[in-house]
Amino acid sequence: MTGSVHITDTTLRDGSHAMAHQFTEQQVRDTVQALDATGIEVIEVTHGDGLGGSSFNYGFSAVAELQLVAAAVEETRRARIAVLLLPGLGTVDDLRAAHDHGATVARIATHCTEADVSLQHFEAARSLGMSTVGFLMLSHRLDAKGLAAQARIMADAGCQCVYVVDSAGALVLDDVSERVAALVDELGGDAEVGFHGHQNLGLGVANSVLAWRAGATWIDGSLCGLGAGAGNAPTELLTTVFDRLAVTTGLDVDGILDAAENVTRPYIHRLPWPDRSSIVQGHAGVYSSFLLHAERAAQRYGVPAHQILREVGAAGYVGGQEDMIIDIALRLKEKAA
Ligand SMILES: CC[C@H](O)CC(=O)C(=O)O
Ligand SMILES: [Mn+2]
Repeated sequence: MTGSVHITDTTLRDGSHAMAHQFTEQQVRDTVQALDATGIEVIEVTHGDGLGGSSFNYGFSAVAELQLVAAAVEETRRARIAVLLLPGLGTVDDLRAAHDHGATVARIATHCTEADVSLQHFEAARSLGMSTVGFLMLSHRLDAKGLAAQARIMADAGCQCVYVVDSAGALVLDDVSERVAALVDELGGDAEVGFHGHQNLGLGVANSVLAWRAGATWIDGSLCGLGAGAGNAPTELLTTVFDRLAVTTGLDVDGILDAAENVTRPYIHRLPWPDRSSIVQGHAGVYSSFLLHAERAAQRYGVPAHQILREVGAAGYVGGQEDMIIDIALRLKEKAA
């Protein structure tokens, strides 16, 4: 197998969920420095829920995200710094501020059926001269044809790379190939296709390889898999597996292994892992970032987190409905009593 693939590292954004948004400026600086030295092209730095995510509903950041973005920009020699924005949670003004602080890649994320809420954000990003990426979140909730139609909306709005985002880690092998192939077919040369995997069913890396085989040119990873739910496809594994497949990432394998083991691993208090709750997330199709919210509700109301997550899956909640996890916990508590 030959060819090449681009890797974006999201340790400092998706990993923010697993860190309960408590990244320090020093951790960001150390991580960016180590990643940049490996030759990585894009490093995402934002609150886990994107620009404007620091709030009562999603969890407050320890350090203001623009301060972290600016610190990341200062540490890079080659890599570009990306920010995530969920329309409605973050605004065009937030995007402008991130750009003013040196971010040059805008990743705009919507629920997979709602691409049309991203139009003005892509337009603003392009007029700022930023590279644009679209995130179709909870991609398992839409079939390949439907997802491709949503990708077309993003591409027509100025998105240069549309991602199939397996937010729940629920896509299983062919599910990924079919969706990525449909996007590649729909977009032709108008936009590239990317894949963002989670490890809830242990398939983040395998799914990423299948995404690449189906035509995805950008793959997300995070050091030590640091991310929501059972974490993301680990950047160090993606780099090593693609190297074994003779697919060029442009990354230094030893440098990435070093960054994971010696820079990121020491600051992780709780390593993301496919435990019962996150496996249920993959099985029931629940947004990975709901894990810590469910665990907090479980502790507060004395009901198991995996049961709460099962119910969240049955209710079909999407991102933004974090506060409704409490309703479910209360209902389960009442039922148990
Ligand atoms: C809340 C945004 C979300 O974490 C984006 C993402 O990484 C995903 O949907 O997997
Ligand atoms: Mn994610």
